Amino acid sequence: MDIALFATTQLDLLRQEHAAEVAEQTSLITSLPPTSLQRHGLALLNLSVSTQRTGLGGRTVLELEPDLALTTDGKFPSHGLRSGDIVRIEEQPGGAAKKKEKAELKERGVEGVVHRVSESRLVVAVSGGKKGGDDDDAGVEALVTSGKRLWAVKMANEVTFRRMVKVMENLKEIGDKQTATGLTRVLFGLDSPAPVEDVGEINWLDEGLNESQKRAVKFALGSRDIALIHGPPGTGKTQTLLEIIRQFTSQTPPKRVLVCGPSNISVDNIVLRLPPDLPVVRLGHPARLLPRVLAKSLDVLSQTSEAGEIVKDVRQELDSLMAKLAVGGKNRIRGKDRKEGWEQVRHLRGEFRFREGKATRDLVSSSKVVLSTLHGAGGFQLRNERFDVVIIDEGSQALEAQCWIPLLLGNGVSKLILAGDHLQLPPTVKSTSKPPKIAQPKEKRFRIPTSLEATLFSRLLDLHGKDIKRLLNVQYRMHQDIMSFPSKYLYDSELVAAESVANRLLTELPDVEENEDTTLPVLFIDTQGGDFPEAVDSDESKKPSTSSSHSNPLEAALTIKYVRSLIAAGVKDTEIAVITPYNGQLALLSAALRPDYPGLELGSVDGFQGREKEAIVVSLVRSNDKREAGFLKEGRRLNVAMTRARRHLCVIGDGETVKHAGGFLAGWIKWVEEGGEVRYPDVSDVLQT
Ligand SMILES: Nc1ncnc2c1ncn2[C@@H]1O[C@H](COP(=O)(O)OP(=O)(O)OP(=O)(O)O)[C@@H](O)[C@H]1O
Repeated sequence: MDIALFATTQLDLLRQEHAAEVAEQTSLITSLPPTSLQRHGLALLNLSVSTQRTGLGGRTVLELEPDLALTTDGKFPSHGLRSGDIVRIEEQPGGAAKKKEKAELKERGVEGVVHRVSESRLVVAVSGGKKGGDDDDAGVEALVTSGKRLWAVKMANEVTFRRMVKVMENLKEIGDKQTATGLTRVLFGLDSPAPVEDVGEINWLDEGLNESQKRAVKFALGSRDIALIHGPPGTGKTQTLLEIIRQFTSQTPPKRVLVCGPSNISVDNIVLRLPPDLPVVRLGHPARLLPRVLAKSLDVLSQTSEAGEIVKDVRQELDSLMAKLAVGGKNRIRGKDRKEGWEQVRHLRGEFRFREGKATRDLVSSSKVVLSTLHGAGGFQLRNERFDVVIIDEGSQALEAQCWIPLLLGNGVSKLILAGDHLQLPPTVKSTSKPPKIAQPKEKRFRIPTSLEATLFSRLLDLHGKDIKRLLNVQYRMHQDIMSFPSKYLYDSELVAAESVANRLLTELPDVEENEDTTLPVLFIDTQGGDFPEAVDSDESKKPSTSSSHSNPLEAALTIKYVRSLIAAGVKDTEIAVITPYNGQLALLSAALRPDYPGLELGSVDGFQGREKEAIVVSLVRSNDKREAGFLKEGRRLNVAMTRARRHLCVIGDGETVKHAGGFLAGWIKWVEEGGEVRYPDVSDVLQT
């Protein structure tokens, strides 16, 4: 495969994607008045700075509170800002502000990450001024002293994009100069994977691993360049990776491992499940980590460790100086003293960064296991670090460009272990531009991907074939009947349900009564016949990925009735999730069910990947004469929808229409009709309710 062409194509695609994301955000921010942005969850209005101090990583931390002149109870109105969001704090524009005025205000604001939100405080760690610290200081100073009302606006995440672009530019250079070596050559098919070493007997640290997991661990330990771990739903990919990490660290000498995932939660899940006494360092902004992993985060370790002590005194000095400078009114420091004060802040901050930088570098370089998100691996902390192995979890949910961020560290890592399932949904892509036209080689396996949905995991399978992967075949989630069709259709009938889950039913849960639903693992409620027709929203312009253009009110009524009956039978609302591929339907269902059942989860299929519940109710929505099934045709989406339930899966939809989606769904319906439970509802049942 032509590496330079691959990288250029990725750059093209990444720029299109970024443009689509920015356009979506900008169009909202420039077209809507501030109050609507707040309603859309994109902004928080009427803020004033209550304090500023030095926080983790030497960042200026701003605490904002509701503008006391505009609130009666001192609380924020409902809003959509969450910890970890990137925001810009700036002077709040008036409702009728023109584009130009808004742009000027933007220039004068500062960017940061939301560290904490409570009902009356928004805590933001300022970062990312274009020229670094000094820019931020000036920006913060201007905001604090302006006395104007401020607002916080949610931003698109630029850092991730910039890091992907940078790594693809590096890869392009490698391609142009033909300097690819080792793993990179294998990843582009210039070399075949080297034969796998026999690792012999293993002293298992987790005795409970099943045979397929043990095979995958041995394969990962013995491979010299790439090992793919194929984990269908609930088969313990993460469990297997935990053993691999522990095996590497207990070798003599221990291997140095970098563990990554596409999202913070995917990485935190691993940190939480590693033995607590295993020394690891978790990189990443503390505001974005789960509170329970903070003790392992670099920011916290660099303060609590010995090295942290040396940093502490500078920090205290910095804080007390900033507090003095923040004083307003008649005691305000003015003129020359103020200028000197800020100069000293800059000096102290430089000192702080230097000392803290050394402390963190020492911590990272002495650590055998480092964990971060894929894009987090592009931060300065790992710039000069070398690792023996990169392990990526949820690899089929990651953009390929993201995976290259850890892979090109140092002079390139020599071994990759990639876990994922290419038969579930790929990463979400927003751009709808046509794929770039490039001259492709004849042989299919060497073709350059022309969509960001093509993941490294599936590309490597196409390139090198099945020998580079090991399948995990025992699943610990679903009743065997729920598993049966997905296994047959997608996984060559190789999946087996673990004994502990194979026959579990809802009736075995505490307080659930036995009835015709709770004793069934799989049920299809077939609305065929045209009595439950879909409704079409007049706004047809919406893109399919955010489609709210389809709903089905009568099917929604049926779904609501079914959920109520499960709850009446004793199933807790927290143990049920309702999922549907269409946002229009989601809105109908949420409006009816949320008020009564706050614990019930309602969501899109895409948002439910990686999750599970005791009972899942799926509303398929499409029912029309034209037999159009829209994006129910995407087998991977259906696979995700049908494999979330532990004990009970109820699918509601028009069998006649959705059969025309072909593929997975048509097969599933045929399968349930042949041997499962199908019910045919009467529309009068729901019209009366
Ligand atoms: N060998 C095993 N014995 C018993 N339980 C196991 C085993 N392996 C995994 N599990 C359990 O199966 C569940 C799924 O495991 P894990 O979270 O590792 O899977 P995954 O493949 O990463 O999940 P997902 O399909 O959601 O991505 C967990 O509750 C885990 O404890």
